Amino acid sequence: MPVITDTVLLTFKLATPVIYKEKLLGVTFLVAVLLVSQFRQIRTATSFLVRRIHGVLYLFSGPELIDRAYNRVQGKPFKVPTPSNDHLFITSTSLIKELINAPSQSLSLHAVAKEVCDAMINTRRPIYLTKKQILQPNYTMCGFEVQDHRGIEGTGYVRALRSLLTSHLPKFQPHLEGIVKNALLTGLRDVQPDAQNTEFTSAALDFPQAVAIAAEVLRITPEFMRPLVASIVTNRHKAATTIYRYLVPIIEQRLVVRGLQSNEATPMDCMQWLIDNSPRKIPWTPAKMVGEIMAVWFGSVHQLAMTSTYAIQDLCLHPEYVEPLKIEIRDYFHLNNSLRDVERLPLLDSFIKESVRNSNFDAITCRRKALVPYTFQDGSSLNKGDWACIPQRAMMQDSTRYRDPQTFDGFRFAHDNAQHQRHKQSTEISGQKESKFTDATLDWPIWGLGNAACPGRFYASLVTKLILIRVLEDWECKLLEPEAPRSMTWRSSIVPRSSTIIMFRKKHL
Ligand code: HEM
Repeated sequence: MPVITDTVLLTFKLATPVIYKEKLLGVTFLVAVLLVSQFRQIRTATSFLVRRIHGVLYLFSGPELIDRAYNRVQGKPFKVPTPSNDHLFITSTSLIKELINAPSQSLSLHAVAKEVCDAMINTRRPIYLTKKQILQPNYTMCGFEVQDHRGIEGTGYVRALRSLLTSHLPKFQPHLEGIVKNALLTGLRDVQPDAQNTEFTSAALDFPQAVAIAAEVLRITPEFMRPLVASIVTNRHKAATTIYRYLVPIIEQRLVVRGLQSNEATPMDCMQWLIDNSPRKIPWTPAKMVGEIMAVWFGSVHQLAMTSTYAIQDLCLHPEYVEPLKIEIRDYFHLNNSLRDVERLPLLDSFIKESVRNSNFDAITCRRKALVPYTFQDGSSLNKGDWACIPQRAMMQDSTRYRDPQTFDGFRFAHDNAQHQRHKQSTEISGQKESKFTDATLDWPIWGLGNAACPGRFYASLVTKLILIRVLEDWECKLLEPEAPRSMTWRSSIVPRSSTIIMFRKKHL
């Protein structure tokens, strides 16, 4: 019996690996079947994960990812994932034209602004609470930008800004020159020469910074914590509350005398233009008007500041341009008995343009959000919520568009213009016709394009030029560490580092 037992045992022992093997085969088979049946889900999950990882990478290396993709596809549209949506990049003339001519109910600039500003809505909540009578709960700080598709009521002011601000620039210029001079003299501590109100000025300066930081923090903050986080990040909305406190009574007072004053007595500033162009049928509240002002203020500060900063740094890095620029200013800007006209300074215009081309502060421009799924003529498609944009930095660094694009050539645009005037053929796309810093063209899309092109660009150009003129005339400047990195990236922005130190020494005139 033991033999039999032994045999059974032996057989069992011998069979065990076979049984295991069969079990293993069975399990493997089952897993395989499961995997195959779940393949689509796994593939979706994997691609979701990869997209998320790419999206997070975009936060830290957006411009590099865009540039790399641009170089890979050679002129074709391409997509870059971001944490919240996909960006479709287009570069061909026909697609760009389609982008800017698409109805705003399909592709909208203001929906892009709304996406950014939505985070800011949370920053306002405590202001609603403290100023309920003034600020309606449905009021949005971003004013005109916050509707997805900007209605007729919102466009009047931007139109007014475009025409009135631009036409008043010669009148404003002496005052702007005074502000720039004083700001430089006081090490940027006093930007208001007559120092009427330092509390308001510092709130106005703090506001764009506070909102930009809050908007980014809130994008990654869970919904329920947003009011608290917004309050912490904005120091209990200090800057915004101060601005409202000062501007609302001024607007209220101006509304009382609306239409009763003579032209001479009517103030000449952006607030007045806003009042004059606000709807009369369903009037805006003073708070809504202040929101509009703050939205324009917010939009006008960062890009202008970055443009001027990089231009001053470029003066330090390329001192060979200082002398020719100074000569041009002396000969054409200070001409006796003539208007101090920055339009007479083609070398300065070219230098600033090259500075923007070379150290572009934003890798993308002309953002439009798809409010509905959208398919371009070439078949490139956008899902609802995705953005279409132009990869301006990559295009400006493209050797098929610009000769020797990695080299800083401060007068490249002036030379091309001169060449154009001499009716010579240029090989550069940007040199085919005379160009200016304020152009809003397919070759120079930094201001956006079409009807939405930046209405503040003539003002921005004037201020940047006045800053450079003052620096060139009164100051010697150099970078403390010329080799150190000058910028850092966040999403598509290429922001000047606050650690970069420029040393200014006043010239003895
Ligand atoms: C260097 C400085 C500036 C740059 C590069 C710049 C660039 C832009 C761009 C790219 C757009 C979007 C246009 C589009 O996508 O088609 C825009 C819109 C706008 N910009 Fe500027 N901007 C600058 C300064 C200013 C200033 C100083 C102001 C105000 C005085 C201003 C007011 C606006 C407004 C109100 C809009 C919205 C236009 C609309 O709603 O139709 N910008 N800007």
